Amino acid sequence: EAKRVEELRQLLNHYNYEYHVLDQPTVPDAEYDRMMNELLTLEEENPELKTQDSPTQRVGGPPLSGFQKVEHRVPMLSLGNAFGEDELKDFDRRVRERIGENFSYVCELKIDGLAVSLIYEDGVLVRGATRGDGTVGEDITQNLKTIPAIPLRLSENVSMEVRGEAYMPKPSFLKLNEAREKNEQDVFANPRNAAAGSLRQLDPKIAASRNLSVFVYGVGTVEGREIDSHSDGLDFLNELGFKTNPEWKRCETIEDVIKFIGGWIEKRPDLSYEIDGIVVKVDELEHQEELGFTAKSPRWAIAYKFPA
Ligand SMILES: COc1nc2nc(N)nc(N)c2nc1C
Repeated sequence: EAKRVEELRQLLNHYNYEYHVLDQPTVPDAEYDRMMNELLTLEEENPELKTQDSPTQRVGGPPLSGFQKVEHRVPMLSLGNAFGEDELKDFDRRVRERIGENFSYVCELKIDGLAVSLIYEDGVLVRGATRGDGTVGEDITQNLKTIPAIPLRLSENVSMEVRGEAYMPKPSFLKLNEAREKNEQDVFANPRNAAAGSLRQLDPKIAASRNLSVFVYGVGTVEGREIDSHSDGLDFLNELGFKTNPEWKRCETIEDVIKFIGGWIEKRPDLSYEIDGIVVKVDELEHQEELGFTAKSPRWAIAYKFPA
């Protein structure tokens, strides 16, 4: 059985990746469910074969009585905001004053969700936490494991921290509120609140029922791996099997950044998830290091916020 269990685990993790990360399933749901049931049965009969990264462990344990507080090894800072072109140009001038002209920006959609931190050891997800106040967050590992887009095991046995935004797709939000209205429950004001409310549930079965997803954007230091730009980091995250947001773009000038932002103000309603702005970052990590941080934000990044 051990061989069959390992084979099923690898297949199910791969099919889950195709469906929830690539959005390109290659097997019908019925086939996936049949294999999952086979693995569940084998694990029930041979408990010693059950492992932390088994797909059967996504909707894990019993409801918690509360969330443990956890300290972030590296603080999860916030981004400075810009509400108009002038502030973007000020940001650009400040950057160029410090590091000159020879750098690139990378622009990303700013997902309107909940910032999360994921810690992997030897390729296995060992802890998931909320941002909290940036220094201390809450351990919501059980709930984050229910999000299919979050890999339980990576394609390489790396140890690192990954950061991203957990969110509820617009269609899931509309369906959830319809159901809540039918049950005469309060509806959620927006997908962000719905995602936050879902991840704050003590019973992981409720979180599992909320169709949440995630886009990861940040990777901490990884020993043995040379990452010299933010865009390199995004490619690395993709290689490992994470779901990153594909709409990022490298821009050589702040004028290109402003054009990119203008385009997304138009296209924003067409997205299947909410965004509340565009994040602009200096791409090269050596320049990020030269620019450093203020007390609460990186000097090398800014969030252009859309009007609410
Ligand atoms: C470098 O720090 C950050 N980077 C980010 N990147 C994206 N795409 N979205 C965010 N919300 C975000 N937030 C922070 C604090």
